[in-house]
Amino acid sequence: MASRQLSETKLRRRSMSTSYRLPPLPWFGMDIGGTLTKLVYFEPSLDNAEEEREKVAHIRKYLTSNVAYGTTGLRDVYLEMPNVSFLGRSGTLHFIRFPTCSMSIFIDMAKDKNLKDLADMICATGGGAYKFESDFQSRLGMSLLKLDELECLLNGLIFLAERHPLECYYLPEPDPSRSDCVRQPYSLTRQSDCYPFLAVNIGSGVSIIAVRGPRDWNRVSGTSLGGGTFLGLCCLLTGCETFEDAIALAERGDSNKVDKLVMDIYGGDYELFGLRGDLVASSFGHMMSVDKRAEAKPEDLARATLVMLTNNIGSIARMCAST
Ligand SMILES: Nc1ncnc2c1ncn2[C@@H]1O[C@H](COP(=O)(O)OP(=O)(O)OP(=O)(O)O)[C@@H](O)[C@H]1O
Ligand SMILES: CC(C)(CO)[C@@H](O)C(=O)NCCC(=O)O
Repeated sequence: MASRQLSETKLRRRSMSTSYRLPPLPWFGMDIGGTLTKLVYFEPSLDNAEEEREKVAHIRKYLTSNVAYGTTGLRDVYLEMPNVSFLGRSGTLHFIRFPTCSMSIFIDMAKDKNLKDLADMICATGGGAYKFESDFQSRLGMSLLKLDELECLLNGLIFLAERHPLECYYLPEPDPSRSDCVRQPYSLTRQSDCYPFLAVNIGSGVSIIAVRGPRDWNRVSGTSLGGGTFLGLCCLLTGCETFEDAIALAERGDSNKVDKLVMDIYGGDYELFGLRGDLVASSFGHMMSVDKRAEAKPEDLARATLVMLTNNIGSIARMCAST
């Protein structure tokens, strides 16, 4: 932490010299993913705000005084991070998201708000930084400074672990019906033996990254069965339209109405190989029966979809960890 603060002071001093200049305000960046576009905006604290030009202050007011932008953009107020410092400036990080399929609407809005007057270039990561680069250039006259999504992910993880350690937590007991299923802070950086670890990034698809040291990592595996699969299958199976609806259904559902368990096959545990009776033997295995299909409610189907995908991601991650 001390060395981080020192390097910030150094950077601040360098920013005063002619050899290095802080990027002008406003500071924001985008992660344009396969499902969601996430936009992070740094709102300088009042003592830094006088550096803002009038037009920049206008954008700050627009972003921070609204929680909805157009028909599809939303600011997640609960994610807001106050007292964040970058390069000697302190302020608040705001998180805004919209579905990537609404990119054209976003570009129209950005044009309408004259975003081009504020910056010629936006830092962007995710596959969409490549896919939409020419649209930003031709329709907004802005270029994208493309940064690798996995590199950004790990830098972001280490940034949070170092500066905002409470963002990193674990569940000592994963069963939500138990009283000790509560978040415990996990200090990634103070844990001298935290390396190597696996970062399992669940987006539309899943990337699994082996991290051996602060700058020593590689993508070891991945699976196409990820968050996009959960949402896509829930829409198909239950008729829901949004992630929020899919999760709300899953919360109420019973996956045992849909999945075939070891006990449905063995009548109990499969003792020889230590498989408990309540383990899922076959995801959606009950759905081969007409009667079971008639019984299964949308919430059960949503729950079974969630359990299938999360179990599968967990199994793949475990296999990666043991190789
Ligand atoms: N409000 C939401 N709307 C849509 N999906 C959501 C929402 N909240 C969480 N999700 C889940 O998160 C997934 C998207 O996660 P994330 O934004 O990390 O991925 P992405 O960056 O779009 O995808 P990728 O990195 O694979 O290109 C969705 O597929 C869905 O399962
Ligand atoms: C393609 C990316 C990296 C885009 O973020 C992600 O969706 C992913 O890791 N998908 C899984 C691809 C695989 O099967 O390894």
